[in-house]
Amino acid sequence: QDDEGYQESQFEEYRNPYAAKVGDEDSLYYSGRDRSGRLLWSYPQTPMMDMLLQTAAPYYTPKNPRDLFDFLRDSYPLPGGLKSPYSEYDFIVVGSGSAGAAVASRLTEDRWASVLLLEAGRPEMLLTDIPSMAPYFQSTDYVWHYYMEKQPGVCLGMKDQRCFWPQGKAVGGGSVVNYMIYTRGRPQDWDRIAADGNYGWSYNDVLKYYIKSEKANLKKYGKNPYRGRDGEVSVESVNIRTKLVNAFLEGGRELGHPTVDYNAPDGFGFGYVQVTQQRGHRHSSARAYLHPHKRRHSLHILPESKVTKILIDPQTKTAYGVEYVRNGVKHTVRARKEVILSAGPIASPQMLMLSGIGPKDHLNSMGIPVIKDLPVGQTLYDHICFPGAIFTLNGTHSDTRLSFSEEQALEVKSIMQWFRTGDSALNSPGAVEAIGYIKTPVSDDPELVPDIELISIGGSIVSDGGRGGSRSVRKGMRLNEQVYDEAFGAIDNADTWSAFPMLLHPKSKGYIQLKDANPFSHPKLVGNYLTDPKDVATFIAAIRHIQELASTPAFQKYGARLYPARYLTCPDAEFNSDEYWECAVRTFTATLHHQIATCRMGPPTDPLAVVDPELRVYGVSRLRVVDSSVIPRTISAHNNAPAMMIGEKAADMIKATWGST
Ligand SMILES: Cc1cc2nc3c(=O)[nH]c(=O)nc-3n(C[C@H](O)[C@H](O)[C@H](O)COP(=O)(O)OP(=O)(O)OC[C@H]3O[C@@H](n4cnc5c(N)ncnc54)[C@H](O)[C@@H]3O)c2cc1C
Repeated sequence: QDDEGYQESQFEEYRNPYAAKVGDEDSLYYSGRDRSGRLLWSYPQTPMMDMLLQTAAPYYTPKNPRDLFDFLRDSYPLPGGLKSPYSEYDFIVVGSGSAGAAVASRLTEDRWASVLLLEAGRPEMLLTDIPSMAPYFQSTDYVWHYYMEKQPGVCLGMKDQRCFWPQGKAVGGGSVVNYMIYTRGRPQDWDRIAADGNYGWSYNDVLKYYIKSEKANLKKYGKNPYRGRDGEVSVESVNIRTKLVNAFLEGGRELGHPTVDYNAPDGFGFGYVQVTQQRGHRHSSARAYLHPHKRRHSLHILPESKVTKILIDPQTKTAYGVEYVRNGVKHTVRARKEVILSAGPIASPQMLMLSGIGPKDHLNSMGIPVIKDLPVGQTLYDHICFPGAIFTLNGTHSDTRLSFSEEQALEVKSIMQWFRTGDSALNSPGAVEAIGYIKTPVSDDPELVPDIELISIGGSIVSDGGRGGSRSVRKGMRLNEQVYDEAFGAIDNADTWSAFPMLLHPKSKGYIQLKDANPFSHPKLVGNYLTDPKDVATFIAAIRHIQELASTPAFQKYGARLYPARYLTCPDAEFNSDEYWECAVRTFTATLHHQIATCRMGPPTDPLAVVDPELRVYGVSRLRVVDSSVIPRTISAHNNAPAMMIGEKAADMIKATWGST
């Protein structure tokens, strides 16, 4: 037992990141074990892995049970040959994800301050750079394997009827495993956040930081005044496209949706997807903000270091350091100025509660001494989508196929091309080709704000199936195979098009609580998906709009036909009735991993606020939360760019507090 009374076995997850919790036995194949037989690492078996394994084999010796792919992995040695970190820094940043990497990097610019950046996950590797591999990583230890609590009536077609909520666990966090879609949110989203009393967060305020962080390489739009050219994060269009994306944009225009830069302030319409890539390689927040500064003496980065507690003086209510575990050993490190919590929308509220900041009654019931009674974890919004509106196309043979094919992406020619120029099917972000914002007839928003984002795919969830197919997308979503096979088995790997509708402003609201006081336990995650009938009605309206799109000449020239999937979970619903679609959405209720508001930002008058508009935790000094958990209300965006923007903005606010010009 260690000082806190934790059993050795409670550190198991840390020492053996794969542990038994993966819960997806059929995707575990290549693995390494230590002498006692303990599993150290594991990767799903896929055609891509087969190929890489052959490449890596000469470097692997059975005496060395380390991860087979370590030789391809990035590393962050302490600068100046230091063997161990200092015992005190100006700032400690917990979590090096989209926001954490940005804030740590900016605070150490020009030697302004010293920062220790603690990250539970490992650095990136060659494979994480390959955009089309994104879905594979949801079955590896590059994510936290969180599951939503079982909720009757949703996620019915997922394994064990539970939705999987993976979160990035890497130097770079979510930006290492995500689909790289770059979105900023509509101006009204941010203006509403500011109007709620969050000074400094209007669209014009945040635009400054989007521009600062961006290095746009977008053919048509790159020079527009709202785009950045000198920032850290490379944003590109994807050069490899199917004809389906043109059909989507053309069909959109036929229905009155202009083709636009959807990140422009007036860009309400459809547009080619913009991605965080650099010459076709993933450009994570770690690549953008940390990798170029490895030798910076003021920035110490410690991967594989899990923070277990924020140290707060209970008398003065001042944060002064953290406890963390590295290689199974507990350490303490002190912060001279501030502790910055950037552990993401699930781990940040969990960490606050473990450290005594949270709802008083809940903390009491967990036996955690209360330092500050705050509504931590009591608000949670998420973006869910429906991947099952699938249209079959005319192309049956490889020469007439319109959609992406995994087989083609893995041809040697394509791989070599990706290494040379970055332009090959390997740089497709999970086959996402375009995005379209729509406002459905059921919306009651008085302003021109979309309620649905359509994500146009150069294929569908059936596209990586067939003989030898990786099935990585459906595995990543944890779809139940029986339900999937009954619904789509007959068109597995067929030529298809689909658009996922994503519900942008759900009315349904969830929450997070602790399950116990063990920092190695996962918290209780309650989604409360589709509990408001408006959310269901919006989905159905969106699916009807997708059907209209597929009926336009742009799609009809390819013979697009809605596939009549039969869901085991909906035996009595008449195909294509509203009842059918409601049941289908309740079957494949897939998250797009945008949980927010769990450490909600708000003015002192907001009873649900955890941090103030400068991201300082109410009632505790020298402690801020800087990540996507502070976003107080739903935004029309995927959260990677917003989280990096939050990191950028927080750095300026912190510098202003501590007297930098
Ligand atoms: C599979 C997937 C696909 C996605 N696709 C997209 C997309 O295409 N576009 C988009 O914009 N967004 C996407 N997102 C969402 C986006 O990536 C996240 O919203 C964003 O990365 C969140 O940033 P963050 O800084 O709040 O947290 P994170 O990036 O999650 O960073 C938190 C970091 O803290 C670390 N951490 C947690 N606990 C501890 C601890 N106790 N000690 C030390 N370190 C800790 C974590 O390991 C992690 O690295 C996706 C997310 C996922 C999971």
